[in-house]
Amino acid sequence: MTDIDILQSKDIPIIDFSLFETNQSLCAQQIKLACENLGFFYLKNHGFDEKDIEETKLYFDQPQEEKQKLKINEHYYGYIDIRQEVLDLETQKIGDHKESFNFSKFNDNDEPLAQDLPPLFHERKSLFSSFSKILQVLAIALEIPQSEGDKYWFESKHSYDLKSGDCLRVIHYPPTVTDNDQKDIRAGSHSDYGSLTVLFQKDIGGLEILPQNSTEWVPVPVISNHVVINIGDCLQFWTKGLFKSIKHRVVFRKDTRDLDRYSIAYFFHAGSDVILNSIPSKLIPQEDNNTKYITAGEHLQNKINVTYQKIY
Ligand SMILES: O=C(O)CCC(=O)C(=O)O
Ligand SMILES: [Fe+2]
Repeated sequence: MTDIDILQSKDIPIIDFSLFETNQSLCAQQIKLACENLGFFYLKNHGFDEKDIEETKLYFDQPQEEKQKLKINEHYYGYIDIRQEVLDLETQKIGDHKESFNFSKFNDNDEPLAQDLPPLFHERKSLFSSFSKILQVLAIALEIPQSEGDKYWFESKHSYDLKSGDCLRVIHYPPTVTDNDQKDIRAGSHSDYGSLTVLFQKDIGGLEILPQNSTEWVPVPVISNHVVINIGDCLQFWTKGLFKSIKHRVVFRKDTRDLDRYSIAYFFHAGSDVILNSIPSKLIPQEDNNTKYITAGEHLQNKINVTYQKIY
């Protein structure tokens, strides 16, 4: 079965990212199809370094007082405690059974950070500059005209000189503490509100997705050396719904509910001012029947307000 066959099946597609070097247009074609169908796919041969997951265990093992020293700030960077975040406000009675730490954007040139970092992460350098390839491949897939930035269109919206909500999040899901795991959840059902998410999972599964027009949750098993990519709401807006931003959650699975789970997510979030004022002409939404179109920027801001109102 070729990769394209896989894309057409119900399974979550696996795309070989070494194609970016050898055949960019085929790579773009495969990624476009995956974004249109499910909005979730795996990348293999991605070149990202996954060793950081081990390091995050050391961070979460620290005493609570240590972690609380840098609790989440007004820019949403810092430590978020267990139960402090509620991803599914409609159905969750208690917050997510997870703790996490949000990093602001950083790079190899020691750019100033919008936050203080815990000592354990001081030596941390960006391993994520290669993410820009993913943004390039999306612009190629959408054929953004040369006059508007061509393959650099998305990347330029996330550049260092622009205000942006890009965020690296390390997450720890402790073992369950309740007998009835139906009521408790590691991460409630939600769609991501940024442009695109790169997710590293390791060893312990539990991530599930709800494909569009479906009522059945589909597991996203951990495949070693594969990262999971998913489209966020912003890209769904930018592409007028062509790319899908779908609901996902992390559940307590029977076989792993007594184990710790660690994951790392990199969320691309262009700043809302950038999103409001810049949609490539090819993607400008058509206003039909006087329906008011909510811009991606407005949507993003609303969703951030709702998610974080519990914290402040
Ligand atoms: O930890 C995971 O596998 C998923 C996390 C997630 O969906 C999120 O933080 O938005
Ligand atoms: Fe998510």
